[in-house]
Amino acid sequence: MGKTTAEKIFASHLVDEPFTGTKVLRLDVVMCHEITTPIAIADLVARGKDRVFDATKIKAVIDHVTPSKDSKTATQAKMLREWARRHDIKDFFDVGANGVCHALFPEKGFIRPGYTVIMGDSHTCTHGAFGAFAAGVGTTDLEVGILKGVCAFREPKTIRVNLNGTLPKGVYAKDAILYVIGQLGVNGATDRVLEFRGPVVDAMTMESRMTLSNMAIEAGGTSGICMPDMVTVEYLWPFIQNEYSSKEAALAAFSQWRSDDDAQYERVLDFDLSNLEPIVTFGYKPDQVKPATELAGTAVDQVYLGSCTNGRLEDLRVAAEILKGRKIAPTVRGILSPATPKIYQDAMAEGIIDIFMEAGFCVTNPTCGACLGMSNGVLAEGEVCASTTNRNFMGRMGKGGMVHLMSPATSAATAIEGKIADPRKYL
Ligand SMILES: CC(C)[C@H](C(=O)O)[C@@H](O)C(=O)O
Ligand code: SF4
Repeated sequence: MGKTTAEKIFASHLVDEPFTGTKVLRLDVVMCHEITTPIAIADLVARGKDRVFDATKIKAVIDHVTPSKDSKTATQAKMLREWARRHDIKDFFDVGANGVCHALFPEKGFIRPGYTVIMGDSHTCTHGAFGAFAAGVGTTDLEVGILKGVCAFREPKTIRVNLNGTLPKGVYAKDAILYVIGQLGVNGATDRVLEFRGPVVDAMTMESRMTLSNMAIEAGGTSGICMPDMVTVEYLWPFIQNEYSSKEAALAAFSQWRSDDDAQYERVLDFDLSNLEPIVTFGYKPDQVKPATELAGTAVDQVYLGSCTNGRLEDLRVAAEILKGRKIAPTVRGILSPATPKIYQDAMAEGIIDIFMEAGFCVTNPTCGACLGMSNGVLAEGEVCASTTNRNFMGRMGKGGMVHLMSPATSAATAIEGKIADPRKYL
């Protein structure tokens, strides 16, 4: 019987099965940020176990609130910084070199097909876009991962999601994943792996695949996996060209991690996206979705473009195409946070930053900041934000604030009108 990608990764990384169904896996990458890792560090220090299993496999970044906004966040940053120095963690990214973890680490080439990846962050599922098993974990698992380079999982069953057809103009990966979450529900994939397949995914860039995988957790999914292919090889080529004689050789090696044709799935879902419209959330759960046309006219106070979901160069490009030569509504605050310094620089080189600024946007440094309501764009009570992020929970971007999730294109159109708007008329 064939195996899924997740089953192949579990089989190849298995070091122990202490109880039936509980599998201890060897880890290829342990990623760390300044919100959750300092708690693990403090506990390891208190237990007299201030060690790391392999400094080259640990990647750390200060990204959630950076530059620090107060004493608390400065202390969190300091703890991570000192720990990284103490253990000679070379892949540590501090102010000036830092960006949102799930955008920065893939951009640095740290993720490869077949890898096991953990982080004390729920959107670690993003890295499944490379054909990896990547999962968010709690503090205890993170501590064990840092110390021993292993993590215990119950082997998840896989739900295969076939995205068929082709995405129409003005409709993007974000609309596709919001639609899928709307169909599955916020618990529809709990403790399951979501495997994204089909012609829509095959045609996507790595950036778009990361947008898909990023939101697997919003349907409860442990990881959101895409099949490694030539798109994956091309993205990683600058980092792997010394390891393989040709791109074809890399593709052959990566292909071992693709699910077999006769793999067994718990469920197979088929969605034809050829007639999909731009999608927007309307409530406090990411499965509460409607076509943008139905919510058109809903006034917003702020438009936020950024985050690990949609703060990448292709996102900025799409929004800039709409904003070019236009001004955002006077009633709206537009905030752009390019997700990494490289994205920021590339966007500057392409004139995208100018377009945003001329339209009336404020451009912040790369950080999570506003996405989780901590800095650089926190909402006031009763305010409404159109956002390219992944969570619309009550108060997510500020106490008493409301968030509508949408694509970069829809948010750009919304910024122009000051009300939720269909981006297709601007394309
Ligand atoms: C701070 C961190 C633990 C959190 C997460 O795990 O997702 C954050 O990234 C978020 O998106 O809410
Ligand atoms: S950008 Fe938002 S969702 Fe992504 S890791 Fe940061 S806080 Fe979490």
